Amino acid sequence: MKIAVAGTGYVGLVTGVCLASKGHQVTCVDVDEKKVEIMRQGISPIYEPGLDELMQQNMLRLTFTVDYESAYKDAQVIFIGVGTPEKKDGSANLSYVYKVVEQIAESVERECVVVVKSTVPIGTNDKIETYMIEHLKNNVRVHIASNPEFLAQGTAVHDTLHASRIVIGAESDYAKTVLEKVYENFEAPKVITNRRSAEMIKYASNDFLALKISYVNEIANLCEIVGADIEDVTRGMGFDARIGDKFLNSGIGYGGSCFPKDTKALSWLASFNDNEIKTIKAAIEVNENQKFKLIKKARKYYEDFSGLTVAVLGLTFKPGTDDLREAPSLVNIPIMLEDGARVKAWDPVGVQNYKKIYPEEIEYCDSIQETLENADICFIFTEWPEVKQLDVMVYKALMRHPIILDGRNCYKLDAFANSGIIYDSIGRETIGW
Ligand SMILES: NC(=O)c1ccc[n+]([C@@H]2O[C@H](COP(=O)([O-])OP(=O)(O)OC[C@H]3O[C@@H](n4cnc5c(N)ncnc54)[C@H](O)[C@@H]3O)[C@@H](O)[C@H]2O)c1
Ligand SMILES: O=c1ccn([C@@H]2O[C@H](COP(=O)(O)OP(=O)(O)O[C@H]3O[C@H](CO)[C@@H](O)[C@H](O)[C@H]3O)[C@@H](O)[C@H]2O)c(=O)[nH]1
Repeated sequence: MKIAVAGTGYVGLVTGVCLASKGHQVTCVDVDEKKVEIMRQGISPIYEPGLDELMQQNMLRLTFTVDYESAYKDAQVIFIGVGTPEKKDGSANLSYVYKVVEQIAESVERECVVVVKSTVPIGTNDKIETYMIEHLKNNVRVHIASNPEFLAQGTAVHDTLHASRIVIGAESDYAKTVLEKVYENFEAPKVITNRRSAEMIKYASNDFLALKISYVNEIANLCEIVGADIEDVTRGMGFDARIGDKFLNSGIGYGGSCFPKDTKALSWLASFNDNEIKTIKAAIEVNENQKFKLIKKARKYYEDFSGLTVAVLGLTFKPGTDDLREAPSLVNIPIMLEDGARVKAWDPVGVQNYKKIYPEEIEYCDSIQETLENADICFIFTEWPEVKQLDVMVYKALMRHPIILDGRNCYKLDAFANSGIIYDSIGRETIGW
């Protein structure tokens, strides 16, 4: 089919490339000319494992452009995958989505389906339909459908090609039939429903996962107080199929481009409708506090960070991505810098983006070893495999004071027995103190 995709971020580009790999002819549209230029060379502007390779294999079916008019005018299907960031009041900013809708309304010349893949508040698809009817330049039928995306960064290509489910929210048979055709070569359970339910499935799923993490983090905090071990506790919980063994990792809270904003957006939507979604409000509050958990712990060892050399391992919000959105490092490093610490940091892919925020203030290191050298304390913010695989005696050998504050529980406690290292993690006994 002839498909256009608006937005070439994590969702848009991965969707476009995966659809091309299934035989569709795809035109990816972005407003960022530099990005478009890079993509035309078969290079992904974002770090996402496997994406470059899949792009290169399918370049004959992929076009990249800033010329939205030519991309939308005769497309059978137009996916909208632009950002819906958080506004100051917590609600979703739909201005990027509406800009695309406006561009589609002035461009389309044939009957087509406009598919909203961006995460949008319940009722948005209906509003887009009304806007479309009022603003279409040409006398053609445009169907609006919701098709929320569930990929996670770092595994986006795999999650798209092997989706847990494909949710299609549509009111017209035409839209349903076209979307079923788009996804006919994807093996995944299909949930066909109305648009409002599809929009809600996305928020309800993300917010449930955020709630699960905040719940585990609260249990972890209590484990520390009462002498239980969160790793054993979650292992014991996970055998119950009703609970499941995934998403039970305690840490310094969830970050990323989705959970923080999608919890706030649903909470905002509830209160806008004179309703209160108490569980999600609690998840948000717990997460806000959890982000500062390690910094608070550090005060046990040092009154403040002035004059100290602080080693930071991991800058991104999770491993497998160079994305910094809502990364815990972003709220913790400023505190260290304000105190007057010398901050040395390592991250395998996040440094380039970090330099845009802190070009001078941080010493970026090429290796974990270089980062740890002469450090007085080490913070682990991201569980990169390189960190998890490290022999813990390297901390002892290189640091001036081997104190590790691990926000992602990267190591087993046994590894620190009689090591002379202070190891303070989340929801577990502190070793060496
Ligand atoms: N990132 C994820 O893991 C993920 C997963 C599922 C759903 N989502 C949702 O998908 C949406 C997109 O998220 P993202 O992380 O891919 O965003 P992103 O910020 O990575 O990318 C958005 C892209 O849209 C482009 N853009 C802006 N206006 C445009 C226009 N008028 N025409 C064409 N392109 C335009 C931007 O230049 C940018 O390249 C959001 O609603 C998000 O909540 C994201
Ligand atoms: O047990 C866990 C699992 C995750 N996290 C944290 O939660 C955040 C988000 O992680 P993850 O869900 O793996 O990454 P995202 O790429 O943000 O993906 C989420 O957000 C996307 C955007 O909506 C959805 O499509 C995905 O299904 C959903 O997993 C990260 O900070 C993780 O460190 C934990 O603290 N404990």
